[in-house]
Amino acid sequence: METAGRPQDAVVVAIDGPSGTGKSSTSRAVATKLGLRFLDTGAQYRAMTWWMLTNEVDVDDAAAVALASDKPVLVSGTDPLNPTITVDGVDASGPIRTQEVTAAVSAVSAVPEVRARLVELQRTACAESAAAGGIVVEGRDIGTTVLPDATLKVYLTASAQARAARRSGELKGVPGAGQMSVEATREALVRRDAADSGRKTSPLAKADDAIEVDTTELSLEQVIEAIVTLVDEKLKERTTG
Ligand SMILES: Nc1ncnc2c1ncn2[C@@H]1O[C@H](COP(=O)(O)OP(=O)(O)O)[C@@H](O)[C@H]1O
Ligand SMILES: Nc1ccn([C@H]2C[C@H](O)[C@@H](COP(=O)(O)OP(=O)(O)O)O2)c(=O)n1
Repeated sequence: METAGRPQDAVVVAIDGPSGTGKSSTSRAVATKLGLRFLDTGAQYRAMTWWMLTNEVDVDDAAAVALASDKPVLVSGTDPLNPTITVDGVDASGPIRTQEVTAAVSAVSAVPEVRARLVELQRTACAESAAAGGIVVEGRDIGTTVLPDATLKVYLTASAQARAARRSGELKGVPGAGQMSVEATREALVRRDAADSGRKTSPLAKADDAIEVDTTELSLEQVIEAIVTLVDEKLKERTTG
């Protein structure tokens, strides 16, 4: 008989998709409902970017970014009720949401050395979550590259207009995030999606075995329910198959 806590019993949910499709909010809620850990990999790329900007590394100089990429000490807390991220021991959860970081993050995350370092941290977090039952990991390349053997892979989409309206509503409450119109937010999102989809190393992409969920017309609750149902189905397949 299998014992809970063994790596082969752990539930690993990979949630990918472009900006503003609901990855973070959905993943946190799904992890909370299922009693799993939660990892926001975008926050790690943002934290790396914040460190580069703070330490005056030219983010458009890929060689300089690569050279510095092993310097910051990044630690992600994986409690879905209180996700945290620190850089060199300093809470980075506020500064990583500024427009300055958002504008620079695609360049930093395209550097292969940055990705290699963060993918290693992400796989370690996944392995460590096995004792707690598993993890929901969200990002751009989780299903394709980071965790290709995930129990369930979901690829979230939504229209650019819906994503921009959501994102600009959300940023209204964030100090230092800056104010942008929905139209300017939409343009910035589309630009970032193109950069993230077009880079050479593990671009934003749907894994062949991911289930696509279009969230344009769905409420957050509906998306959460849909994913919890998909996890249940996968677990049933596991016990019957
Ligand atoms: N299905 C949905 N309907 C309406 N608003 C949503 C939905 N999903 C997410 N949101 C809201 O949109 C904003 C962006 O969601 P977030 O989870 O940060 O997206 P992502 O992680 O994909 O960038 C948040 O304010 C969130 O509450
Ligand atoms: N697995 C990941 C996660 C994020 N990234 C990069 C690409 C994204 O534009 C940035 C920021 O990701 P984040 O999920 O915080 O972005 P949004 O919530 O959509 O604004 O990080 C990545 O390259 N790979």
